[in-house]
Amino acid sequence: MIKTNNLNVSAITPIIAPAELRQVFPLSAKDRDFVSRSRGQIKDILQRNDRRLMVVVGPCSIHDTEAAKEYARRLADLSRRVSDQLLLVMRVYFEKPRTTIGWKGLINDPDMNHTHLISKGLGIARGLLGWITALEVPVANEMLDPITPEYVADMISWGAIGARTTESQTHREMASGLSFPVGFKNGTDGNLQIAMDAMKAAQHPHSFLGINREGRTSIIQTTGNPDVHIVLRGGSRKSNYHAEDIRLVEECLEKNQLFPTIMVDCSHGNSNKDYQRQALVLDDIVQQVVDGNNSISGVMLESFLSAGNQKIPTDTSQLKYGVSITDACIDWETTERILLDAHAKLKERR
Ligand SMILES: O=C[C@H](O)[C@H](O)COP(=O)(O)O
Ligand SMILES: C=C(OP(=O)(O)O)C(=O)O
Repeated sequence: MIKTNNLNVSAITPIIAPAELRQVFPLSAKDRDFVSRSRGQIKDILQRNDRRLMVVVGPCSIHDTEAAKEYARRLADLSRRVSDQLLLVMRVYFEKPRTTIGWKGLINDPDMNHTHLISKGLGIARGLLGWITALEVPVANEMLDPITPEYVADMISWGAIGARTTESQTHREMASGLSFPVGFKNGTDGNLQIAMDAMKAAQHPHSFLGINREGRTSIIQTTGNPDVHIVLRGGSRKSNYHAEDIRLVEECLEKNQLFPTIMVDCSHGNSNKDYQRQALVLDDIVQQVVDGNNSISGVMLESFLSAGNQKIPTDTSQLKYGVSITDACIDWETTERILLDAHAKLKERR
């Protein structure tokens, strides 16, 4: 018999439902309260009712929960020292969008060996999110797969839609229903308009296909997400964080009738993919804020325990502890120093 479907599919494996995973890793009333308060603080910063800068900081991707916990503990300590000027939110990214192919993150392949044990990945991710939340560190996540929010979104305080997916209708629809603020990156080529269009689309209600808590295919009807904003990440040819770029983006937001609130990603196109340049970008941004800019509400840094990055070895026991396996990161000592420096400069503001 001639087959006409699933010709390029080798297996379909049903997995645990979101409701079941939530039973295994519940979110306590105290932790729900913390997530809700963190989201409220982020909204206040984005709406410029709170003059602090939000700092989304942490590894490019999570691959080792012990290193992630150590990072979270250090961030919790630093957070207490800078909280009058900076709201630190940890990058806890489990899903990586790839330019072509590569490891797609802890949820997709937790053992980093092409076995793709996605149920295990979801469990590790939810367990770690719960642990970091209990430590009272707010969490930021890239929202890449439209199925995963049902499994983890109750623990997230801020979400990113990446440069490769800002133009995607699926991601705009997903953002319209998320319960927390969402930042849309400009395109990898520097295109701003796709982020403007994305914000307008995500503020609107949508009806689309997704899954419910029981994992059943469902029509998801959203009311629209009012807390969306742009994230400037630079482009393949040019950065977009200098004062003249920020003015241009402010004008563009006004023309598109969008609220003037901007996050700057110090990494990616803005650092020309040289992780050490993130310090210079942060310094420039802080100076703009000190000089009176009021639209810059957040920054993003790719930072881990140790500097640089490493390839995933065939024998994963050979991985260096605390070093990124995706984009290169600044180390903890640099992170602490530049954030304390930013804190000191912002304190001097009138
Ligand atoms: O932030 C991470 C990377 O820049 C992004 O996932 C793309 O990575 P790639 O170009 O190595 O695939
Ligand atoms: C993939 C990322 O960034 P971008 O979408 O800007 O490339 C990221 O922040 O991990």
